Amino acid sequence: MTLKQKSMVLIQNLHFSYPKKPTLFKGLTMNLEKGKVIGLLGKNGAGKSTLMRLMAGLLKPNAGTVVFEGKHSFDRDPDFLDQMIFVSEQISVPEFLKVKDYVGVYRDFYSRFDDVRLENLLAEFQISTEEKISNMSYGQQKKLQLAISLSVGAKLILLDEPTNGLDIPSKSSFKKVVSASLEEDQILVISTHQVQDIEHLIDQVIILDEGKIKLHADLEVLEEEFVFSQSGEMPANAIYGESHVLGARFIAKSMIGISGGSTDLELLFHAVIADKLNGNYLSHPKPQMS
Ligand SMILES: Nc1ncnc2c1ncn2[C@@H]1O[C@H](COP(=O)(O)OP(=O)(O)OP(=O)(O)O)[C@@H](O)[C@H]1O
Repeated sequence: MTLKQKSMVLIQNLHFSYPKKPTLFKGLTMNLEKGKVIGLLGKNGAGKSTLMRLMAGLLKPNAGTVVFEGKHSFDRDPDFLDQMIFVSEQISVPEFLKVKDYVGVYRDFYSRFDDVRLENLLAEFQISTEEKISNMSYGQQKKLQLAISLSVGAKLILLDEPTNGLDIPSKSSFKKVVSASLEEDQILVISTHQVQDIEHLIDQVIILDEGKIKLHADLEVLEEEFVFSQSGEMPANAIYGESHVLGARFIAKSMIGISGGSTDLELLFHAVIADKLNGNYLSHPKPQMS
C-alpha cells in the first residue's frame, strides 16, 4: 500500500492564530494513517485542542490545508461529518435526557451507527440506557460520551483528554475497549496529559511544542532506534536521562546487544521538550516537517 493510500488526514503548511493572539501554528505539516491510535502530547497551551478542532473542521486555517480523505475539514461536507467525531474535553451532555434518548440523536445522525457495539460498551462501563443523564456523575457522563464515540462508525475519532475524570477501573476499561474497538480503516487521536493512560495503547506519538511538531513517531520505530531503561547510574551514552534516588531513567541510542523496554512516554516527552530528541521516526518516508 502506498503512503497516499494509507494516509487519511493530510495537514499541509497549516497556519493558525486566534484573533488578537500570537500565531499558534506556523506551517505545520503531517499526515495520519488509518488503523493507528495516535497520542497527541504537549504542554498546556501547546495547541492540542486547537489542532483537533482544526481537524474536526470547527476552526478555519489562516493558511494551508487540513484534508480528510480528500475533503477539506472546514467545508464540513455531510460525508465528512458522517465519518468524524470529536469529543471535546468539556462534555456538554443535555442533562434532561435519558441515555437511550441521547444515544438516539447520534443513531439518527451517523449512517454506520453500531447498536451492538454501543450495548457492549455501555455494559463494560456499567451504564444503563434508562439512566437519566442528570443523575450521572461527571465520570459516568464522560464514559457515555466515549462509548458513543466508539460506536458511531466514524473513521476519524478525535478524543480530547478522554480519561480525565475516569476512576482507575474505568481507565483500564478505556484501554481495553479502545484496543478492541478500533478497525483497520479508523484513526483515533487521543490528546492527553495522562501518559500512563495511553501507554501500551498508542501506535504513534506526536509531540507539539511552540507551534511545531517536535516529534512524530511510531513507537515500534522508537523502540528499535532507542533504549528506554534504568540503571544505578547515568550511562555515558545517554541522550537524555533523569536521576532518582536509586539511579537513573534514561534514553540511549540503540546498540547491538543492548535492548531496552517499551517507550517511556513521560521520559520521551521531557527529552523532546528539552530538545534532546526531535524529528520523524516513522516506518516510511513522510512529507517534510515544519
Ligand atoms: N477560543 C480561543 N480564543 C482565543 N485563544 C484561544 C482559544 N482557545 C485556545 N486559545 C489559546 O490558544 C493556545 C492553545 O490552546 P489549546 O487549548 O489548543 O492548547 P492545549 O494544548 O489543548 O492546552 P491544554 O493542555 O491546557 O488543554 C493557548 O494559548 C490558548 O490560550
